[in-house]
Amino acid sequence: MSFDYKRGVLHAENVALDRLAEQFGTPLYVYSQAMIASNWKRFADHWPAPHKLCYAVKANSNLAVLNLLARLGAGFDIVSGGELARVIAAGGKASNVVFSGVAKSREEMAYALEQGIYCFNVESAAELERLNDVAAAHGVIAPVSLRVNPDVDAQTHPYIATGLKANKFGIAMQDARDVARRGQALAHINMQGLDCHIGSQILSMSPFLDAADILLNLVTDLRAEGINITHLDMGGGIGIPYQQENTPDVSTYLHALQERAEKVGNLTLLLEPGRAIVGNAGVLLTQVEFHKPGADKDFLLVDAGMNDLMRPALYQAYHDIIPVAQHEADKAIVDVVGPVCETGDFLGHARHLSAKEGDLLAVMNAGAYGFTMSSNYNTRPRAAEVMVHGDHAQLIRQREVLSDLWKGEQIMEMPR
Ligand SMILES: Cc1ncc(COP(=O)(O)O)c(C=O)c1O
Ligand SMILES: N[C@@H](CCCC[NH3+])C(=O)O
Repeated sequence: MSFDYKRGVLHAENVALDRLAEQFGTPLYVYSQAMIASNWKRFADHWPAPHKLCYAVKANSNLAVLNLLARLGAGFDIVSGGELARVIAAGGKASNVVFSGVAKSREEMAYALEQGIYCFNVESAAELERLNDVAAAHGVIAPVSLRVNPDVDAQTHPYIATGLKANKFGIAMQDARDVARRGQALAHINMQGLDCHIGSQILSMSPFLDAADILLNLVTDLRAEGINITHLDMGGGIGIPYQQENTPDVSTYLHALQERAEKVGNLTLLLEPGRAIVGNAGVLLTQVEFHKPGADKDFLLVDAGMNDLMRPALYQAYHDIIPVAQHEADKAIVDVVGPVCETGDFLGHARHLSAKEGDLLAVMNAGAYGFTMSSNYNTRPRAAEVMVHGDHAQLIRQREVLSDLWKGEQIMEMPR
């Protein structure tokens, strides 16, 4: 385990979290390098070449995280030109990058073509035409995988389900053949793959396998028409236990996919895991400002808010909140809430905790979609980030200072 109590104090690997709070302040994201590496290995060990793993950068895009994964052999799934620039800045190879996203701009397409990415996951007929134009202007051929929407219910929070026909993502099944034919006909498109991503925080294997079966049938149909699909990307989405939920067994899932693909033959498989690689490898450290008794319940007011960790406010997501220093004091039922001026600004409702001003709490499983979704709402500087490796801790992102927050703003000059 990478986050454990030792001598009554919560540690990240061998580093005490109270020491990190003292050194770097709070709110503070702390990541365990060993945990990220071991999560990565769980996938990589069951995914022989030429199959590819492309880590979903949006889950946690700190350069240190991307660099660690690049050194472990990762490819990357990106959704913007900015994420591609991050991957390159972190030492990742563009040739290992797949580019997802529903509304890629011409500039983003041009940048990705110039960098020589592995493939574009194209999500609409209009995007295919635009990509062909941009590739023609550059005198190159764009490698393409069509993201289809298999209309499979991932049984997750509605805001993070992406594979239903009501969602904006992917090409509707009924249109997929026509779009693939068009891709085959366009001079600057190389139709090489199919992909899907049905959602995130998925807790059972069956929606993934249902989607795989639908896509594999489409591979066979397209091949019969002479469209030679050689890769299949099943996206990300594997859930993690936030509250002791059962989650799909990674090796079982990976083997099931390979077995299915082998029946069709000549297919390189891709996956785009995000949360499963970094989710449990990070905590958000926060300090208690006040314990405030209320009319109906008590509140623990802490120095991290929804701008630091948006998941509870946005998806009513559950994150364990535990004390950094273990103690025997009587626990009360409290709402753990932040300083932001929104009623939705909470980290946890009705938690069993005892904590007083100055105590440190750790919000667990905050490594994925934590810092990357944070904002400056209420003119709050974003948190610092630290990576731990054994006994060693390093600041991997400085805390923002106030002047960072109005960089680029200008007071309007008044006409005389
Ligand atoms: C296209 C795509 N691939 C991969 C992911 C990563 O998903 P997860 O973090 O659930 O593995 C996402 C995010 O949901 C995504 O939109
Ligand atoms: N942001 C979501 C995951 C969805 C990612 C976007 N496809 C979360 O925090 O759970």
